[in-house]
Amino acid sequence: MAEENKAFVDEINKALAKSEGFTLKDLLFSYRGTPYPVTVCSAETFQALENLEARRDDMVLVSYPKCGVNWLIQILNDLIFTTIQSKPVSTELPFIECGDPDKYQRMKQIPSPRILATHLNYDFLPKSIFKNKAKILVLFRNPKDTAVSFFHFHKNVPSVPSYSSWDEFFSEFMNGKVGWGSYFDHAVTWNKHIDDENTMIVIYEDLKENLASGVKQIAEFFGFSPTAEQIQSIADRATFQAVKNKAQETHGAVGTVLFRKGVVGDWKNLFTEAQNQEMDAKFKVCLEGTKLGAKLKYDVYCKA
Ligand SMILES: Nc1ncnc2c1ncn2[C@@H]1O[C@H](COP(=O)(O)OS(=O)(=O)O)[C@@H](OP(=O)(O)O)[C@H]1O
Repeated sequence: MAEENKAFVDEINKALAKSEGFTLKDLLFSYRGTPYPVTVCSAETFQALENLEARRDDMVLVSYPKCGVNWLIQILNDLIFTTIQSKPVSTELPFIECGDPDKYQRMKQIPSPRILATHLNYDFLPKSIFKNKAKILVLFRNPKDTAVSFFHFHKNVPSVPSYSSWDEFFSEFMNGKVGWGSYFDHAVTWNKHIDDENTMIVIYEDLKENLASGVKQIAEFFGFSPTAEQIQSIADRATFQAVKNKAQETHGAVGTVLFRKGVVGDWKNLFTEAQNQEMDAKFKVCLEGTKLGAKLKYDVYCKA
């Protein structure tokens, strides 16, 4: 394993080890009204985050948990390496809100372009991201598969406490009582900013449908100019199978859990009819008729 990978994997393992022995009841704490896992987030870090000095060439990646951000990180790292030959050097946990409050000092040493990933909702992003006009790529995935992926993450990572059943998880997910809060609050807020300057939305299912086209759009958005051949190679290296094959090397033991199945429609294996109806109704209230709602193609990906 390369030296920088090893340090990064050590960081992930350290963060996961902190979950050891936690019950679900103690896992979440509330910060400004949103639940976060105490194992990777703290009030001190959130306060320090407000002073993060974003750079104009930072690449901000926003996603609700389990929408596929590790996939996008892989694509961006590859784009950076392929086009400007710069290797990722950061060994920090990729999510800006996770870790110790001193990480923002250390992050000053990371050369540009930095990838700043986050699961935070719009209102909680550090203000310098907007002030310094960093580009923000916002990733969404259909809510049913997102919920199923989230459930399996709890179930399959040994150190993270599991829910007693899918039904229990579903109910907490719908009530926004899971890490990083409600998918729907997140989506409703981001929908208001969908046309903001320096912001682009990318949809998991669209990437699955045509990865090379997604890589091209992402490259253009961040101002990279890969050749058609380079775009194809980046897409080939970012297929689910390709990233899963390298998961152990890139993410250590949790890699095989993180890159679990990578499909569209896995929700059909878990959702009951009543749960389908409940989520369909929630989608209708929150997102039907909105720009983000249209992009999510709910009727295509979330109806049986
Ligand atoms: N290359 C590729 N292709 C398709 N799908 C992929 C890919 N890489 C990651 N994934 C899937 O993304 C899900 C994990 O989401 P995140 O990376 O956002 O997880 S996390 O919130 O950071 O824990 C998780 O979804 P599920 O498989 O449904 O659980 C991953 O498998």
